Amino acid sequence: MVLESLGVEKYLEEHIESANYLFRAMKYKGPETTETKVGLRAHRDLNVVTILYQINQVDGLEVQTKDGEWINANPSPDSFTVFIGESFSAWANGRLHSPFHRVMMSGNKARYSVGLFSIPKPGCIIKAPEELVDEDHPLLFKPFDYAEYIRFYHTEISQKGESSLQNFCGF
Ligand SMILES: O=C(O)CCC(=O)C(=O)O
Ligand SMILES: [Fe+2]
Repeated sequence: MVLESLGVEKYLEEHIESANYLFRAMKYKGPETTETKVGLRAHRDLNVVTILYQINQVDGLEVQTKDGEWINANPSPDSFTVFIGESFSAWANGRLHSPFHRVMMSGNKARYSVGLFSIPKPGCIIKAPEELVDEDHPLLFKPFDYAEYIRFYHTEISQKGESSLQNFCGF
């Protein structure tokens, strides 16, 4: 659906074949204070797509809008939250937005969630297709190896400034 909306559905097979999947369950302990504490620090997902499901009714997921405002996701029990990761955003040459999000906790109940993360396979190079690059949309990132980006992300220098991906391979 997303590739179709970008007019590049011919890359669907390539996308499917280039992804591994990681399923993870997460628990965030209640801080046992009325004060709100960080459960998971603000970050952009580095992978391709993340699908989250909140198992219990303890909210806490927040998403940052492009204007910098934090809004509560508060997903209903019959919905999933989908995040575009930086890899997909870079592949789409910035046409898809990878938002900052975080988990903020208060009270004494634990929050449980599960996530399915699609991750580029080892050796996979992320490169925007030519259809998404033109005079009005110049290439934003040099083609990059996902595993190398992960290594860079965990260095101190990557965290300086607005975007680690920009620091790693931005023009
Ligand atoms: O547990 C959640 O709702 C968010 C998890 C998350 O953002 C992540 O694991 O990247
Ligand atoms: Fe995340």
